[in-house]
Amino acid sequence: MNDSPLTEDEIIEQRRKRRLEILKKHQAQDPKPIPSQASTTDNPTSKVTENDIKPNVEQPETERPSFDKQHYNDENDSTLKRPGSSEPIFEKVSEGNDEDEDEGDDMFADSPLPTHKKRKTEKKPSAVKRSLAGMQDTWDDVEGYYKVILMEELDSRYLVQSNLGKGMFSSVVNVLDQKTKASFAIKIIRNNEVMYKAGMKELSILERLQAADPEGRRHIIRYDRYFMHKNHLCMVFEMLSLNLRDILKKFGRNVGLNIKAIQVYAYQMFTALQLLEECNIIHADIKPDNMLVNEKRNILKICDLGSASDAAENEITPYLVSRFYRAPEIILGYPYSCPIDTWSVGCSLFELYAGQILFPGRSNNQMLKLMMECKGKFSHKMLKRSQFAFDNFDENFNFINKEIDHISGQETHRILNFNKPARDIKFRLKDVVASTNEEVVIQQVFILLLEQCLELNPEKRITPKQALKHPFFKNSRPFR
Ligand SMILES: Nc1ncnc2c1ncn2[C@@H]1O[C@H](COP(=O)(O)OP(=O)(O)OP(=O)(O)O)[C@@H](O)[C@H]1O
Repeated sequence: MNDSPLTEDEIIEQRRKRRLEILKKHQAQDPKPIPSQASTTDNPTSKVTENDIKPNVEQPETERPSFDKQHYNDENDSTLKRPGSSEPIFEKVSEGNDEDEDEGDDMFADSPLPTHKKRKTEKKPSAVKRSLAGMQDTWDDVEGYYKVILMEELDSRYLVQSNLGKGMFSSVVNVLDQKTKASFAIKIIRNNEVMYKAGMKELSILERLQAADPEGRRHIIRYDRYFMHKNHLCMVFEMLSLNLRDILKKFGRNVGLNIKAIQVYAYQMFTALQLLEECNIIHADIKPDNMLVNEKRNILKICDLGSASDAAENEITPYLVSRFYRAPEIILGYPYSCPIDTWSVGCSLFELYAGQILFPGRSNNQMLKLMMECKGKFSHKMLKRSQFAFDNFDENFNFINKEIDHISGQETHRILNFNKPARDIKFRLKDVVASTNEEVVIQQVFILLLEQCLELNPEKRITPKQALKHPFFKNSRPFR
């Protein structure tokens, strides 16, 4: 496994490629009807019209594995922890290695960035200053993020309480709805044409999913409504708590989460994936960062549908999905569909349990290498149907390993053979010690499930429906 850190240039290049893909996608798309973009909070709120809403789908099974309720009264939440936890390790891994986290090359910024994008201590303009300014550029920062003021009223209804996070497309705030007295999370999309289109696409996908799951039982984040505020598209979501990356930092110290917690979360992930598949929607950005849990941490919801698309629109592109969670068919240019999300869930589940990233490849080529070390070689049949196979394989389908020589700085090419998986899932989990006999058994079944999620051939990969019936979930506690 190559776990040396990426160089800054490599990170910037990876991010640039991925953003170009997003840009191309949204520039090419004709989004759903766009509300007036006048700079006012008084725009009437409307729902996205969606002609192709699917009919109701079957309800989820009522008995679901869950945590015991009593654990959630305890702030120290030992249910999620495994014995022997010590220091958090995720800060380091997620900082440099994931291309999503570099902020140095923002192609969506209105002007080149003089400094680092994330300003941890943004100076708040006073409410008086804001109301006197009356100019758009005082509402936004140089990158088109809305400069939020605490206690500011949005849409004559929501009072801003705190900042929740900042992503590529938006900043997210916690608000109090003065009408219902409920808390919501509002995603304020950056003031930029491409971002706006992406936001509208996200809304139409969310509405499609909600029409298929009116009771909101299938573990996709609930979206309430949208409105425009000073030229920013604002999307109102149910308020949740931490994402699974944060949960790992907090409870998974070095060794990942408890297998019982993995059972509960995994079941909920596959429930969400089943809904996506029934609606013919590919999420395309499943990773621990995009899974949020509630305060009690017993309910998980998949969020950030910003990269999602209809399975019929799946153009071949090698940079879809955050790299560590990217399925092999994407990298190879093999026809892909919903199984890419099952692959990403497999990678995420391993990470949650092991406390380390399964395939931390520094490039698509190195991702393929790590995948083959774990799963063996690709079939010639699959490679023959793959558009980009010869970027990484020679004419005899031997893998060409491409690495940067640390001394010369040049890319070196070397043929590598993978006759037998040298580092399969069982091997990778050998240091994760099960504390009870029961856990030993559950761990073995978990390994089987992971192996099936990580089938190199998407046609052989387990489906969400099959996964929900997997023995891994057999003896887990019913939902309560
Ligand atoms: N409903 C919510 N409840 C609580 N926190 C939320 C909610 N939605 C988003 N967040 C927080 O805000 C962060 C950014 O949200 P999100 O990933 O949807 O934004 P984005 O701009 O699409 O980001 P990305 O760059 O990952 O595409 C999340 O990581 C999460 O921590």
